[in-house]
Amino acid sequence: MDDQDRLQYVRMCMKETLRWMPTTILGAVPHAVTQDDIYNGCLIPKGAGVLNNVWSIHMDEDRHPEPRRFNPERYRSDILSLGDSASSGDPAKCDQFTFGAGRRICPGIHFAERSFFLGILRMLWAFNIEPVLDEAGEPILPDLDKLTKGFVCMLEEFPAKITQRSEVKKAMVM
Ligand code: HEM
Repeated sequence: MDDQDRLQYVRMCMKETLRWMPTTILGAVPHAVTQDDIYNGCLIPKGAGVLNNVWSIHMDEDRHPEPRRFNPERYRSDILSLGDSASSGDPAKCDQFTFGAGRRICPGIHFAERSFFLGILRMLWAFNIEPVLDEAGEPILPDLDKLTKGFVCMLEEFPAKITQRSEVKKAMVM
């Protein structure tokens, strides 16, 4: 983790992955309001259930132009940790909402960030990850809008070719 500040592109990929494919697509945990509330002129009555629609926030063209394009450059100048971004107090600037928001935000966010960052780093260090080619030699790419169903989702399974980057690394991994 000491190298984190020098690995900004990995941090950008991590944040863009969380934005582009928010596994907790509808906030994972439903909530209810404890008293009547008025939001944008609409009454939300006491007891009403509310969901954090993470997908629509992350796919909002105004926040993220061309939202279905995986583009880590969106986070080029973002050096905040996930936790710092979430607690910055300005939802318009918050990097992503995959861990929720507000008082009940996921308390595992710091642990998850470090694990995710290390996981990406180790995979990039050890493996080449490429598309599988079809009979005509064309890459078989996943359909970016084919997601698994449910409250927690991800891309449907797709083929990929994963090989060790070198014999030395192979010996260390195996
Ligand atoms: C990529 C990994 C993770 C994701 C995407 C994630 C996402 C979430 C989300 C969306 C919520 C609901 C937040 C809300 O109600 O607004 C939540 C709650 C929670 N998460 Fe995570 N989480 C992750 C990892 C972890 C880890 C590693 C831990 C513990 C070490 C953890 C512990 C919890 C707990 C205890 C809650 C309930 C908090 C409460 O209701 O006050 N999570 N998480």
